Amino acid sequence: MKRASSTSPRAIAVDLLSMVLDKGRLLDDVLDDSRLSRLEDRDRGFVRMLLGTTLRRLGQIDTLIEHCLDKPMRAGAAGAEHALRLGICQLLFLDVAPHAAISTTVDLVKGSKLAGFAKLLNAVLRRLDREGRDLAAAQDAGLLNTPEWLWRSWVKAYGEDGAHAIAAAHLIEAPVDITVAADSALWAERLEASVLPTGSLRRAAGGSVAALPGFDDGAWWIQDAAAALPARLLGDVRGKAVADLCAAPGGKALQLAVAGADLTALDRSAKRLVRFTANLKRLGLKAKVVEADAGAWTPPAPFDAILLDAPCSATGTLRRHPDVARHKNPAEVMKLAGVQARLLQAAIPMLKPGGTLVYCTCSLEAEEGPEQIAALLAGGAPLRRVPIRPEEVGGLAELITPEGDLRTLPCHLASQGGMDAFFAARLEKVS
Ligand SMILES: C[S@@+](CC[C@H](N)C(=O)[O-])C[C@H]1O[C@@H](n2cnc3c(N)ncnc32)[C@H](O)[C@@H]1O
Repeated sequence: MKRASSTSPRAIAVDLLSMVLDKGRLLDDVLDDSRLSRLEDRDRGFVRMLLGTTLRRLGQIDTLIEHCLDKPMRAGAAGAEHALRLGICQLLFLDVAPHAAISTTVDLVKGSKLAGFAKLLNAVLRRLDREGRDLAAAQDAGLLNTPEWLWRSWVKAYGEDGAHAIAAAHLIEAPVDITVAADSALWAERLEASVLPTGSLRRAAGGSVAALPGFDDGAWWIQDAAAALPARLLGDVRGKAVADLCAAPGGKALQLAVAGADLTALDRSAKRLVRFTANLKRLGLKAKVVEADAGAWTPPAPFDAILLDAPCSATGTLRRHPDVARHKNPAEVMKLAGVQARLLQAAIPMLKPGGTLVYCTCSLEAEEGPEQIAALLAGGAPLRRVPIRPEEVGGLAELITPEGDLRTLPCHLASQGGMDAFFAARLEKVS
């Protein structure tokens, strides 16, 4: 009887999917697994693609499994269920030949303690090979792949059509976006990238980023096109005292340092600051790096400008981190909203009168964006909103809300590959 080796790419994928779904581990973390580093590049790429696509399509896949089974797979069958999910993903959503998708999935359980599921997996996969493509085409993919609480929150904030457009954008793997320290036209050519209206460079996903020209010299860094916008909203920071209160791993802080700010980069996480300091060094830039809780820190002197890229649910990054949808819940969003409110209040006395505060989160949730600013202003904070203008965001007026805040969505710039969801508001201290 044929049995898949436990070090085969698909067997590793079953194990990693279990770590994400059963143990709540982050996809990015499990992709650091040492077994992956021992695989050929092609196999490693396959495992990444397989896990990412399975997580993106999990709702559709599980609905298809339900459709084929009279009753759910029994408890203790998680390994077999994960193998089946990955098999269906290969069969219906990846370019894997049906016979290969089916036989390699069945081989994963044969000869193991899950061998009793081999027949069932074979039957489900063969049936879906016949019916699955039509069934999948008739599914409401966006709705099924989005946890119910998130769907409700998006319909409330963006309407039914908006929620569908957002969820549809989540099905597509995000491209690689790059921020350059200088000379985007030159680097666009060298990196074979296009230049977006907002100024970021964009390459198709895939391949090793570290192997590209200019990476070691710090000529550019990876940063989603939407993530590159908030720091720019502080305007000309050359020579100004600027604080980035939640700086690590540092994409936005690097932008501020490159723009000539006298930068204080603060973060609570020593581990994440190590990465930031390494990035600063790679780019040959300088900043005062402070490890502290921004909610309890007193600066030596107030700042001209502050960026508060607050910790958030990160639901705006589902294109890159499809597992986030499975890990978060409404209680966590509420808890994070409390942290954001505390950090916003703490930032006010750190700012000089007339100074600028940009608050941002990579979240789609209203509680972490517009509601946060509405509550702050309604509560009498000595701040006034300074509306963002289209010309500050590459002329893309659709990125700006009626209130004058930035609200990017995964379905914005859709024809060019979308962008992460970010909210940002710009506020000026009035006294
Ligand atoms: C959204 S990330 C920041 C990303 C970063 N600005 C960038 O562009 O790469 C949020 C950061 O806030 C930090 N953080 C969370 N709570 C904090 C606090 N109370 N004080 C300071 N930093 C905090 C986290 O460690 C995390 O690095």
